[in-house]
Amino acid sequence: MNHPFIVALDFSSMEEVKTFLQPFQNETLFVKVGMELYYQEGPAMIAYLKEQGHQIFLDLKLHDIPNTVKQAMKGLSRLGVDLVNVHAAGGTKMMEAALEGLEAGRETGKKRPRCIAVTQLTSTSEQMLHDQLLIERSMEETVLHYASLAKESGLDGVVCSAKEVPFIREHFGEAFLTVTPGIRFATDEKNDQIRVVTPFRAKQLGASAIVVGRSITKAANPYEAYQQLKREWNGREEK
Ligand SMILES: O=C(O)c1cc(=O)[nH]c(=O)n1[C@@H]1O[C@H](COP(=O)(O)O)[C@@H](O)[C@H]1O
Repeated sequence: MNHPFIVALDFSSMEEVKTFLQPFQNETLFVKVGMELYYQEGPAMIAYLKEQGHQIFLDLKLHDIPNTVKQAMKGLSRLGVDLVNVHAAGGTKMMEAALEGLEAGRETGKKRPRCIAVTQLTSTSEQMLHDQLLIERSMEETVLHYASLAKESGLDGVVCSAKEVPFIREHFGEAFLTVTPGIRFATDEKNDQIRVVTPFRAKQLGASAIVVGRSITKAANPYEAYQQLKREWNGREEK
């Protein structure tokens, strides 16, 4: 991806976002707006971030019947964001419907937003897969299978842990996006994440992009944490 660092703006108001972005005035960012922020501030938040020149991943993880997802995606496509996502667990018909909706709502003369599918959340462990979701296969096999459904449906890539990137690359090639959250610096708390990787290691494993929230947003100096992220991605792990 032309911009491999996606900053998760997990805030609940536009004011908090503006305060957070202040030190970044000279940087063009790729930001992620998720459920917390979008459900409070809606399309106005997207319009503001676009005005500031940032690229936007609208992470609402759609998962519903195909028609509902299609109609929802049609509306989201009109916002002119760069990237959206669905849960691969919704199946191929749902993912195809998502693409139809995005195509139907796209701005004239512009490409539709790219669409990726969440394989297994980075907060899910292999134990949870077996005990709670009753999936008997390994995490790797499960992620690969969900990625194959996404590929078959025509999606642009997947959300997975960087741990699973090498074998997704092996099967689906370089052009199929692997967007990887669950990123932590070596000294950070994992919090609720399970399949965690450092920015340095994510690059080594071949991730197309990393999604980073709390390691930046909760850092004592978010601007400096963002610079550290870039340094690690470019080859220097910091302990
Ligand atoms: O789709 C996502 O962005 C996503 C998928 C996933 O499997 N795991 C995951 O953490 N995310 C998102 O990535 C961000 C990670 O935030 P931090 O754990 O604070 O870095 C959050 O906004 C999550 O909603």
